[in-house]
Amino acid sequence: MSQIAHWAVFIDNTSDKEYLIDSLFNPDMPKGFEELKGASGALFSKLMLERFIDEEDRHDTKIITSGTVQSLKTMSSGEQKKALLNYILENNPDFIVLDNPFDNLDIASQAELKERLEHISDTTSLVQLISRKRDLLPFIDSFARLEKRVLTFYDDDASAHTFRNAINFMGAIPSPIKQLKFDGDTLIDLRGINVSYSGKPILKAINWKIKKGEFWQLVGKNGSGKTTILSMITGENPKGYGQELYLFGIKKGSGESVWDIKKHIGYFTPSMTDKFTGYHSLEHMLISGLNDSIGLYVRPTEIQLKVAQQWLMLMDMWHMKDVHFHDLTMGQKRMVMCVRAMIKHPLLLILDEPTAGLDDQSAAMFVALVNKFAKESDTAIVFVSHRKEEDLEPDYIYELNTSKQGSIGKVQ
Ligand SMILES: Nc1ncnc2c1ncn2[C@@H]1O[C@H](COP(=O)(O)OP(=O)(O)OP(=O)(O)O)[C@@H](O)[C@H]1O
Repeated sequence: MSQIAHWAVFIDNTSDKEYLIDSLFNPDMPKGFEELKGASGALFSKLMLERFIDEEDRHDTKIITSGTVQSLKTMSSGEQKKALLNYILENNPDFIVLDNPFDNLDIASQAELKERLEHISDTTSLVQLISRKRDLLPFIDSFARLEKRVLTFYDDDASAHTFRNAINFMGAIPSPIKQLKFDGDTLIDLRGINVSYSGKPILKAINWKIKKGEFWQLVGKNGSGKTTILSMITGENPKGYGQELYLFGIKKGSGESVWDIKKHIGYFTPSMTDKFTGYHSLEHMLISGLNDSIGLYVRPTEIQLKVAQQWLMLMDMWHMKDVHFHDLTMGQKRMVMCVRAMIKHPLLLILDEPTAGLDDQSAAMFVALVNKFAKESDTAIVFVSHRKEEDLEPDYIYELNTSKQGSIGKVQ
C-alpha cells in the first residue's frame, strides 16, 4: 500500500554487522540504500540499550525511561525493548535500523512488536538486520545478504538466506581434567521461594530441584522472572537470604561465599561475549575457563593445553588456535565462550538465551553442541530460551506462568 521502502539484510556468522550499521548512519549510505540519503535514522538494537543502561547508571539519570519509576537496568528484556521503541518513535526518525528486533522476546511480545512495526512501516522506512529467517517482517520486499563487509542484493528472501547445514563434531566431548566433587544428588533446591520488588510480587512459592546431570530448559514470558530465578541459583540475589534456598547442599546465608557457589557453575550469556575486548588467543581463552578468569595470566600446564586441543579439534577450530579471540566472527566467539563455560565440566552449566543474535546455522550448531554435552557429561544444564529451539533435547522444561501474586512454576 505504501511507497515507503523497507529492506531485510540477512546476517550470518561472517557478517561485519557493526560496519554495516556504521555505514547506514554515514551520510554517504551504502549502495542499495540511496533512498535514505539525507534521511534521519535511529538504531533499535541491544547495543543501544546497553549504552543507555550504562549512561543511566553512570550519570544516575533516566533517558529513555523518564516516565517511569523503575530504572532501565532492572526491567525485563521485553520492557526494555518497548521503552527503547517508544523513545525512538518520539523522535520521529525517517528510518529505523532494527538489529534482530525479536531476540529475547517471548511469543506474545514478538507478535505485539510485529504488529507495531507493521503500523510504523506505513510512515517510516525499516531496515531489518535478520539472523533467523522466521523473523522476517512480511511487508519487506528488498533483500540483501551481508558477507564480511560485502552487501549483495537478491530478488527474494530465500536466495538471500544461507543455511549450509552439516553439523559435524569430530569425536566425543573431552573429559574434565578433574571431576568436581559433590556428594549429594540435588544440586539446587528452591523450596517455596518468593520474590517481590517494591511490593510487586515476581516469584510465588517456587519449588524447583535440579539434580546432577539433568538437562532443563527454563521458559516463561518476558518479565516472568527467569533472570530473577537464575540470580537465586547463582547465589547473587540478596532476596535469597532467610528463604529455603539450598545451593550445592548449603543453605543460602549460612556463611558460604559467592565463590563457594560460583566454582561449581559454568555460566554463559551472549553479552559476556559481546562486551569482551581483550587480546587473547582462542586457545588461551578456552584454558582460562579452567582457571575461572577471563584471559590467561599464568602459564598453562601440559594437560590444560591438551584438553584445549581436544575441544578445538572437536569444534574443527584447531587450525585457529592462535587467532585472537577479538578477530573471530560473532558466532565463533559465542561457541568459544560456551565451550569455555563447559571446559571444566561444572556441576551446573547455565546458558542464558545463548542463541540470541545467532544465525540459523550457528544456532543449530550451538544447540547440537549443548545436546551433545548433556548426553556425554555429568553436568546439569539450565538452558533459558524464548525461542522454540526445535532440536534442543532437554529432559524437563520448567515453566514460569505469570499471575497477580507472582509467577508460579510448573514442570512440563
Ligand atoms: N531490581 C529490580 N527492581 C525492580 N524490579 C525488578 C528488579 N529486577 C527485576 N525486576 C522486575 O521483575 C520482573 C521479572 O524480571 P526478570 O528480568 O527476572 O524477568 P525475565 O523473565 O528474565 O524477563 P525477560 O525474558 O524479558 O528477560 C520484571 O517485571 C522486572 O521489571
